[in-house]
Amino acid sequence: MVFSSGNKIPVVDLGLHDRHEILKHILKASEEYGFFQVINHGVSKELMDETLNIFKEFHAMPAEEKIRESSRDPNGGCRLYTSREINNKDIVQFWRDTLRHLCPSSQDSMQFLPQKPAKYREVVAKYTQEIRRMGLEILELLCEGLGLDPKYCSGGLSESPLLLGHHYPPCPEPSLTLGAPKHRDPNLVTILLQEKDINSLQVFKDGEWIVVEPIPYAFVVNIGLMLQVISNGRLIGAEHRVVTNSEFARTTVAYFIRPTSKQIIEPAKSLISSGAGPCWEKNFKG
Ligand SMILES: O=C(O)CCC(=O)C(=O)O
Ligand SMILES: [Fe+2]
Repeated sequence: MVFSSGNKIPVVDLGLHDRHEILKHILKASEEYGFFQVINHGVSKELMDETLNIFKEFHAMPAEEKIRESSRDPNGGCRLYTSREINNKDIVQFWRDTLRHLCPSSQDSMQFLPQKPAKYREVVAKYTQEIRRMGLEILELLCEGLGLDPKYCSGGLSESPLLLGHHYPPCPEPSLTLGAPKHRDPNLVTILLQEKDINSLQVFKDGEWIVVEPIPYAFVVNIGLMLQVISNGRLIGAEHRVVTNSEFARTTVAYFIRPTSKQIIEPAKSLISSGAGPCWEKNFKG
């Protein structure tokens, strides 16, 4: 496998005064890489630290407690996954635990989230609210950049976000495992909070793996397949993977902007040029 010779994921400064400049940068990064990091995004360092820490604390709890705390929703809206037990000799072993749940939108849905660690609900409610604000702003810029109504994705298309708290323990045999296999995200946009100083996330571009080097207090943003379809192939739902290491545990928090299940995902009508037609088939068959 070829590794990057210095190619880097673009960094977008959301604090620039010129909104049009930000829009141009985000659009270019999404067309060329499908991945970028954002700085000056307005989410406080304290909240980012608190959020990462609460997920570290959750994953450090005994297994029985984690199972109990993630099993409150009878409809399976909150789940704990482990992939360490997959045992297929032909494929690489996965090395990750994930707590996955819908985002709290009301007191009603809050009751299904873990109650331990003690501040889990409070921190996650605050965090998801802040990330939603930033995520919708990024979506508005992208839609505007595509020539759509800036609010094109702001309703049902982004109404059912999901939160995934990943934990990748150190692995004694990193060459035999992956934290996450090569994949494209199945949603509109993902906003990832990742641990400082650990290079594990890689993006596949032009035949090589590019490492997403953590920038302290930046978020990693990537385009998912649904936005690739909506943009009629202009934005890239890039392939990425997570590698393991033998020394450090790594925790990340992924916020998936997703539609409600009733939404139909199709190219925006105004982006289907006469004659060319929708190109999603090509995108998915590629
Ligand atoms: O944990 C990471 O670095 C990436 C996670 C990811 O790719 C995902 O949740 O889809
Ligand atoms: Fe992903």
